[in-house]
Amino acid sequence: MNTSERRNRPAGIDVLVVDDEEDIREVLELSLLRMGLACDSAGTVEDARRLLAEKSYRLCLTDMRLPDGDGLDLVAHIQSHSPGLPVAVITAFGSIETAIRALKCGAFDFVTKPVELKALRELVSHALKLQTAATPAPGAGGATRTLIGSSPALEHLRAQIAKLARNQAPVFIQGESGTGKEVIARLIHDLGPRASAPFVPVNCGAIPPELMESEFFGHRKGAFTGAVFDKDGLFQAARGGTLFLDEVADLPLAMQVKLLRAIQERAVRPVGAHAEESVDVRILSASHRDLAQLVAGGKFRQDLYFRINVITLRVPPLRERPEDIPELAVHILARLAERDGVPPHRLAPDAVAALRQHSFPGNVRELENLLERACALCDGDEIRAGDIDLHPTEGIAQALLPFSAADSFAVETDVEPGGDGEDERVRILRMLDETRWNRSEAARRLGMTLRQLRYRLQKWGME
Ligand SMILES: Nc1ncnc2c1ncn2[C@@H]1O[C@H](COP(=O)(O)OP(=O)(O)OP(=O)(O)O)[C@@H](O)[C@H]1O
Repeated sequence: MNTSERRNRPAGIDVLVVDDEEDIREVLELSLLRMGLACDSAGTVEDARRLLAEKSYRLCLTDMRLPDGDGLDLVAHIQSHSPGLPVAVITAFGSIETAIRALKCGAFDFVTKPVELKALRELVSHALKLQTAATPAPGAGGATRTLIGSSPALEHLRAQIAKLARNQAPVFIQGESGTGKEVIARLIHDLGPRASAPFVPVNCGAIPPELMESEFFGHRKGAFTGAVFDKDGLFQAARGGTLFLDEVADLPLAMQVKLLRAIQERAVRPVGAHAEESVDVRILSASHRDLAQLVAGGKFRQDLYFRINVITLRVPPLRERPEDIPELAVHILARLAERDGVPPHRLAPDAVAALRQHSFPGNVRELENLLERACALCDGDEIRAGDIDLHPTEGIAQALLPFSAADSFAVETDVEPGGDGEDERVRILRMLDETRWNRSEAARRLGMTLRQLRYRLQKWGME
C-alpha cells in the first residue's frame, strides 16, 4: 500500500482480513480501501481472535487454510462470540464442498481464489447492508409477523428464518402444499441484505420444457423463431436479489444440469449469446416432495441436490400445529373483510373447535378456502361450526381414489400412490369437480395459476 493510499484510509476499521499470505492480504486490503473501507489484517487464527476481542468490525474475510487452524474454526468462533458479524470465507477455485461446509457452519458467503474485484464488491455490499437490514429478533414484530402463528414449531421456524436471512446460503424449503413455503422464501429475502433488490418466484413445474432455457437465462434476438428482441431471463430479473425456485423437483434433468452450472459459476449464457454474463442471485428453492428420495430414484441430480440444499428448512403441516389455527383464521378473516370492504366475521367457539380437529391436507390454503366459503354461507357476522363445510366433496374424492391409483400405471407420472403427489391430485380433482371443471375457477380457488393447473393435468394425461 503506498503512502497516499494509507493517507486516504477511512477513520473506522470495517473489515478484518485473515490470510497467511502477505501478498494476498495486501491485494485485498487495497481493493477494500478503494471501496472506501479500512482493514485490519491477521495471518493466523490466533491473531484474528485477538483482534476480534479488541475491536468491532463490520465484516470478516478469512482464508480457509491458516497455519494454526482453518477458516471454519474462525467461522465457529465468530458464531459464538460475535454472532452479528458477517464472516465470509475465501476458498480455492473449484472447492465447492469447502464453501458449502463453511455456509453450513454459519459463514454468510464465500468467494473463490483468485478473488475477482466484482465478486468482492458484491460480497462487501451485501455484508454491509446486513448491518442496516431489518432483522428483528426472533419472535419480535415487524416483517416476521407476515408469518402468522405462535406455536413452538412456528417460533422455531421464525428464528431459523431470521438467521438464514443473514447469510447467502442456498436454502431448500420442504413442506406440504399450502404450508407457506413461498411466504417463508419471501421473508428470508425481505429480512436480508437483498431486500431492496427483486424477489423473483418461479414455478418450475409451470414452464414448458422447450422454453425453460430461455425463461431462465434469457435470449438474444434471432436465437430462435419468434425471438424478435433480446430478452432477459429470470436470473437477470433477480439480479442482486433472490430467485425462488418453487416446485424445483419438477425441473427436467436436462435443465437441472444447466441450472447447476449457472449456480456454480454465478453466470448464465442467454440462448443465442456467445458470452456468459455474471449474475449475482441468491437461490432459494422449495418442493412438497422428498428430494432425497427423488435423488435415490434417479429423478433428481445429486450434484444439484447438494448445491441447492445447503440448508433445509422443514415447514410443518398445519395438523402438527393446530394451536396456530385460531390465529391464522383471525388473520384470514381480517384479510377477506378488507378485500370485501366489510367488518370481519367472527368465529364461534364451536367453529374453532371444529377447525382444530380437521386434518387440513391442503394446509393454510385449505383454511383460506374453507373460511372464504363459510363467510359466504353464514348468516350475520358469526361463523358457527355448521357453516363450515370441512368435507365439501368427500364422496367424490373416494370415488376418484381408485381411478388415481389405476391411472398412475397407465400414465407416465411421478405420483406415487399414497404419496404427497396423490394428495395433490385428489385435491385438484375435488376442486375441478366442485367447479364443474371450470379450470380457471378451480385454479383460483386452489391458489395456483391456470398454467400450473394445466401443467399438472397434462402431466397426469388428463388434458
Ligand atoms: N404462516 C402463515 N401465515 C400467513 N399466511 C400463510 C401462512 N402459511 C401460509 N399462508 C398463506 O397460505 C397460502 C399458501 O401459502 P404458500 O403459497 O406460501 O404455500 P406453499 O407451501 O408455497 O404452497 P405450494 O406448495 O402449493 O406452492 C398463501 O395465501 C399464504 O399467504
